[in-house]
Amino acid sequence: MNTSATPTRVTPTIGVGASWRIGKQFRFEATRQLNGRADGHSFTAEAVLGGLELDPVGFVIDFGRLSALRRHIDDRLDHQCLNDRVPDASDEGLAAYLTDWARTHLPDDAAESLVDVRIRTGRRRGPAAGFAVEFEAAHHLEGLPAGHPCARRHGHSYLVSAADADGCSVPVPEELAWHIGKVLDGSVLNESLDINPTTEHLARYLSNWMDRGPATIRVSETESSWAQYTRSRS
Ligand SMILES: Nc1nc2c(c(=O)[nH]1)N=C([C@H](O)[C@H](O)COP(=O)(O)OP(=O)(O)OP(=O)(O)O)CN2
Repeated sequence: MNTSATPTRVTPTIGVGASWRIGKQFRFEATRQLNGRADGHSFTAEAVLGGLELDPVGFVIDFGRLSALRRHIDDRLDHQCLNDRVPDASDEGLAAYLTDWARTHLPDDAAESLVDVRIRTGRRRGPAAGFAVEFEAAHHLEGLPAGHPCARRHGHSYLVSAADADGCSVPVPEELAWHIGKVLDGSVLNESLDINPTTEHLARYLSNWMDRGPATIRVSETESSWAQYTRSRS
C-alpha cells in the first residue's frame, strides 16, 4: 500500500452515463520569459481524452496513438526558450497551443476523443499519503495488431486511486484495498480476472466490485498514464 504527496483533483464525470477518461503525460524541460522575468521548469503536458464507450480491445484509444504529440513536444518545446517556440509561453498559452496542435495533427480517432491538453510545472505529484493503493502484476492484452508490445506478457507497478462525484480525491475503500492485495497483487491479470486487462477495464472492474463506492476509480499502469471510470449517476 502506498503513497506520497499532495491531494489531487481528478476530472469529474461527463454527462450522466458511465464514462472513461484517460491521460498521458509528456515531460519537457524548458525556460521562458514571463512578466519580464526568466524562469525555468520541468513541464508536464497531460493529454486527456474521454469517451462513453471503449473500442473492441478495451481502450478509449491506445496511448500509442498520441506518439505524434510526444514527438512534437520533444522537437518543438524540449530544452527550448518557449517564447521563441509558441505565441504565448504562459501555462494557459502552452495548453491552448498544444490542445490546438493535437486537435489538428493527431489521428482522427484521437483528435475526436481529446478533451484538452493541460500544463503544469514541477515534479510529478501523486495522491495524498494513504489515499492510493499499489499493486504489482503481469498481463498481456488480447486483440492488438501483430507486433504491438502490449500483446507480449509484461508487468506494471499499478496505482489505484479514487474520487468522489465532485472530482475530489478520497481514500480507496479498505475493502477494495484488501481485494486488490488479495486477488490482483502478484498475479497475472489475465488469469486472476475474467477481462482483457486494459487500464480502462481494470478501472471499471474495480469500480463494479463494490456495490457502493467512490464515483470514480483511476488506475495508472505507468507513471505517465492513467485511465479512470466514472459510474453513471443514478
Ligand atoms: N488506452 C490504453 N492504451 C494502452 C494501454 C491501456 O491500458 N489503455 N496499455 C498499454 C500497454 O499495457 C503498455 O504497457 C502501456 O503503454 P504506455 O503508456 O504507452 O507505456 P510506455 O511505458 O510504453 O510509455 P512511454 O511513455 O512511451 O514510455 C498500451 N496502450
